[in-house]
Amino acid sequence: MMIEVSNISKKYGNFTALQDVKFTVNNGELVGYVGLNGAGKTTTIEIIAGVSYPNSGDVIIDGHSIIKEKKEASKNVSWVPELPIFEQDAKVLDYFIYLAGYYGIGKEEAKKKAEELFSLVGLQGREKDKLKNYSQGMKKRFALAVSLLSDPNNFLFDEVLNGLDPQGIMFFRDLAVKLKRENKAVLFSSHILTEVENIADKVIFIHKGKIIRQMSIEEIKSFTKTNIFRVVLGRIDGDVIKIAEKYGNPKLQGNTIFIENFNGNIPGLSSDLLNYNVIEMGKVEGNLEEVFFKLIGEQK
Ligand SMILES: Nc1ncnc2c1ncn2[C@@H]1O[C@H](COP(=O)(O)OP(=O)(O)OP(=O)(O)O)[C@@H](O)[C@H]1O
Repeated sequence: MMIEVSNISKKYGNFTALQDVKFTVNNGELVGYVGLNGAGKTTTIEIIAGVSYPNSGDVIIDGHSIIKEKKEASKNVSWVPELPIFEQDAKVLDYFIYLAGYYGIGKEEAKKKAEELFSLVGLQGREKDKLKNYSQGMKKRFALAVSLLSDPNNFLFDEVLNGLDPQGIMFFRDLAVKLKRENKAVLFSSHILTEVENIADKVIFIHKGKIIRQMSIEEIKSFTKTNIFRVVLGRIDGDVIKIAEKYGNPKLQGNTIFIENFNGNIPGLSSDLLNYNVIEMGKVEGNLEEVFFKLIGEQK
């Protein structure tokens, strides 16, 4: 339903890994968590999952404090760790049934769930393998199946896209859409910024243990250093740049004009370019990578 991270700080000895980290993941919201290596993503996620404790602050999951009401709070959240650790010698299906026991799911029901979830994550036919014989990506898929065992309202996925093949990534994208439709709250960290951009509704940027910005995907797309308009033409000649100069600072690349500092007069530009067979035109959208580096660059 909802994850509220309320001013958590975490120290390892003298080193401050997190400082006053505060954000909310709402119902039906897919939130991407991005930052450089060592920024504090895993530390945050482990605190939300209740496997690590903050020095101060709290996390409220569906109204329950992960510190004061750990049992209640952790019942409502599923977590896929960055490096899932499983019993390597166990057969996958047996281990799945064993884990289901933690959620009070009996053997017969667990077998049914296994059938459904293994085929969902693309592991059907591999139930009798040992976990140690699974590839990295298969382990990730298995961890995803386990995270779906108990149908909680909140999900934490730490670098879940790492090690997944394109089909696995597509599966995760579909899963994210499904979870959103079911009104779940989802927080996922990733370094694959194009995927974060595809999946997330909102992105939280963490840098050196501090949240430096939160932006919706719409804000990210409308964010560009300069206001650039792009026009693809079917035909060009020597005059076209002169025409475009009335609307900003144009540059011609092949049969595309990029107009920097565009003045916004789209109707005027369209009618002036009528004889050039406009194939396509539109504002050049910002992207997450560009925003990411700008925000990081602004930090000391
Ligand atoms: N158990 C620990 N003891 C000491 N320092 C730690 C410990 N765990 C994490 N850290 C430090 O805390 C900082 C944040 O680590 P964290 O794993 O949260 O980063 P991250 O954003 O998940 O990085 P990555 O993208 O590389 O996975 C790092 O500087 C790391 O070295």
